[in-house]
Amino acid sequence: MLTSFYKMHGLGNDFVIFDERTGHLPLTPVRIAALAHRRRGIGCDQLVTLRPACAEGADVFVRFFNPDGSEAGACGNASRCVADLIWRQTGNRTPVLQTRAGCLPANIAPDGLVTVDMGEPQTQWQQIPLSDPLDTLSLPLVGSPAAVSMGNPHATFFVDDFSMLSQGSALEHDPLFPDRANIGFALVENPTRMRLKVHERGAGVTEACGSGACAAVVNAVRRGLVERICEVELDGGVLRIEWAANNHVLMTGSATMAFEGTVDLAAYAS
Ligand SMILES: N[C@@H](CCC[C@H](N)C(=O)O)C(=O)O
Repeated sequence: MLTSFYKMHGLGNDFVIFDERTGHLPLTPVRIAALAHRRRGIGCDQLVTLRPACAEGADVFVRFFNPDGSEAGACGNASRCVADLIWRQTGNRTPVLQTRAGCLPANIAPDGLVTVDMGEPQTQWQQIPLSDPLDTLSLPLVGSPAAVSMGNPHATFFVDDFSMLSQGSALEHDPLFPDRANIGFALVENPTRMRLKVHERGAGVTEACGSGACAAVVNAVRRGLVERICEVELDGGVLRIEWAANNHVLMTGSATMAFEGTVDLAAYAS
């Protein structure tokens, strides 16, 4: 039996989206990893599932899975894609996405750009989480990164070049991060613009990481490096991030439908 899916991307961070609103699909971690495989599966940075929302006011319950089969509490680029998809399906330009990190209101502007309210950053060591009660503004690692949770764990290194990118995997697995972490390398160009590369937990280096961009701006503001509205240039394109006065982080950027397809889930090991 064939199952439909959508293939979308946000600045080259690409997603396979399965709609489970009319019935659960047999998506085990092993099968998710097989489907996400770049050569043996459909291939994606994250696999996303949609279920009926159970929170009041929410339109859809969204879950995010990395290509290693692990689940993530948040994914900024996929959130924009799902908001765009809901708009295309229903005409609702202000869908609310229920996620494990809370309900995220979205807005699709007339020019097609999608803004998602990614919620409040969490800066306490237990919230990220870290292994020990440490100062999250300056962790005891070479390069002294800052840590924050945007619903998923992030550490941001402020760098002059991207030569540390190859250390991303080792840093993701550093014992300081009991749930592992997404590792960002931010090069601040001026108070309203930075370049960012992210080694994503469970996925490796991607063309863009939305929650990583939010984390980088939050950490840069905490360090006094940028203003609260900042453009983040990733390999796949630019996101506008605003850490608003109400403490919520607003992320704006594109969301693109690549294609729709069908797949025989039973052909992938579970
Ligand atoms: N691509 C994402 C983040 C996906 C989840 C991440 N790898 C994690 O494990 O937390 C984004 O755009 O935010």
